[in-house]
Amino acid sequence: LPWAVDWRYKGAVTPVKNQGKCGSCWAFSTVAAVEGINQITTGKLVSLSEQELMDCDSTLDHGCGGGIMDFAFAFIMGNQGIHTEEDYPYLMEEGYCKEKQPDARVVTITGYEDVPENSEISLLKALAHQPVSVGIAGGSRDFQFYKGGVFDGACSDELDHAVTAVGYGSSYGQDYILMKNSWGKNWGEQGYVKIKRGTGKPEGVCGIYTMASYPVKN
Ligand SMILES: CC(C)C[C@@H](CO)NC(=O)[C@H](CC(C)C)NC(=O)[C@H](CC(C)C)NC(=O)OCc1ccccc1
Repeated sequence: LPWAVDWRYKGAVTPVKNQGKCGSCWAFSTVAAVEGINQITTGKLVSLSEQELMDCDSTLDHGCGGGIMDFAFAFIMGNQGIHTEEDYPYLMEEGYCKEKQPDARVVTITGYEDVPENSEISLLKALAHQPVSVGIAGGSRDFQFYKGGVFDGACSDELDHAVTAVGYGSSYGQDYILMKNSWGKNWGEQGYVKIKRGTGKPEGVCGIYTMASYPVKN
């Protein structure tokens, strides 16, 4: 396993986005992971559409009411791809599903995998290959008002938010996993949060080892 990983340096991460007053973190986490594997496999970094997931993946997922990244990965597979952000921009509220434009560009995936639960090494192994969608108990005040540094809790007591792991490393001797959030650039460290790893907690700080998964693109 590499000592440190940061997919931003590999050009696999788009600028930090902002979900606004809408519980669409699941869509931002799904899209960030697909943007990552797409850049890794094609060499092109393309910002993709959270709004298409909000509007069109409305059976299992619930727009601003929340969703699950695995359900969204499955939708993208069934939908034969996901549009670019440019072709299907974010509106911060659920809308009608726009029909597929004939000449529109779409990015496809061929599958998705769940990271084995409660296993830090499994998340790091997956992360060494690509950005990974991660569920997190991010509803606490400590997390909401995080300003920087390596976060070690206090967390909310259940998974209620979703972020995207884009790297891992050490800072002043503190080992961390680097998460891209979707609360704008002014939150945390330019929109990112470093979550402490190596704590010995099986579920990880804020449960980050509980519900992690990533898209597959063959
Ligand atoms: C207040 C929320 C709507 C805010 C948003 C983030 O903006 N949270 C979410 O979207 C979170 C993300 C999840 C990774 C924990 N998702 C949720 O809270 C979803 C929402 C329902 C409607 C699908 N529920 C949910 O995750 O329930 C637990 C569960 C896990 C695995 C399979 C089934 C059920």
